[in-house]
Amino acid sequence: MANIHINIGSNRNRRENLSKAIYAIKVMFENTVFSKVYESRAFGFKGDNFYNVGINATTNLIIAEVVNILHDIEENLGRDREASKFSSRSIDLDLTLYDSVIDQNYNLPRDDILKYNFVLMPLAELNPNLVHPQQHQTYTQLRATMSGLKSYNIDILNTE
Ligand SMILES: Nc1ncnc2c1ncn2[C@@H]1O[C@H](COP(=O)(O)OP(=O)(O)OP(=O)(O)O)[C@@H](O)[C@H]1O
Ligand SMILES: Nc1nc2c(c(=O)[nH]1)N=C(CO)CN2
Repeated sequence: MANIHINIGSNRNRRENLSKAIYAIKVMFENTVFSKVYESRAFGFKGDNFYNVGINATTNLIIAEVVNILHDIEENLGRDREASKFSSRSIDLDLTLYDSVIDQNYNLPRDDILKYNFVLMPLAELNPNLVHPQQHQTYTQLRATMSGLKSYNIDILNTE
C-alpha cells in the first residue's frame, strides 16, 4: 500500500468541480482524507481566485496508474488540455507525493510543493510531521518559510 498526496485546484465553478473531483477520488482510492479549502489569487495570470484542496489517500496502484486516473477525472470534468498552464481551469489534479519516491518523470516529489503556498499549506495541514524526501525537513518546518493563506471549512461534498 502506498501513501499518496494529491492537490486539487479550480477557479471555475469551484464548488461544483471540487465536489465532483473529490467524489471521484473517494471512489478510486482508499482511506481518503481531505484538507480544508484554501483560497488564493490566481498565480501567474489575471483571473478569479482559486480554491485548492489537499488529499491524502492510500492505493495499491503504481504511479502511472494513479496519474492516468487523475488524468481521466480531469477529462471527465471538462479540463481544457489546449489551454495554457496559466489560465482559468475547471480542475487540475496533481499527484504531489507517492510515498517518499523521487522520480523525475512524474515530477515526484512535485516541485510545486516548494514553490506555492496553495500546494504546501494543505499538504502540511494533513502531514505536519512528514519529512520532504529531498529537503529533509517536515512540512511544518517548510510551511514556516512561506506566507499563509485563508482557509475554510466548507463541506464541499454537500455544497453545489
Ligand atoms: N505527478 C503528476 N501529477 C499529475 N499529472 C502528471 C504527473 N506526472 C505526469 N503527469 C501527466 O502529465 C500531464 C501534464 O500534467 P502536469 O500537471 O505536469 O501539467 P499541467 O497540468 O499542464 O500543469 P499544472 O498541473 O501545473 O497546471 C498530465 O495530464 C498527466 O498525464
Ligand atoms: N492560486 C492558484 N493559482 C494557480 C493554480 C492554483 O492551483 N492555485 N494553478 C495554476 C496552474 O496549475 C496556475 N495558478
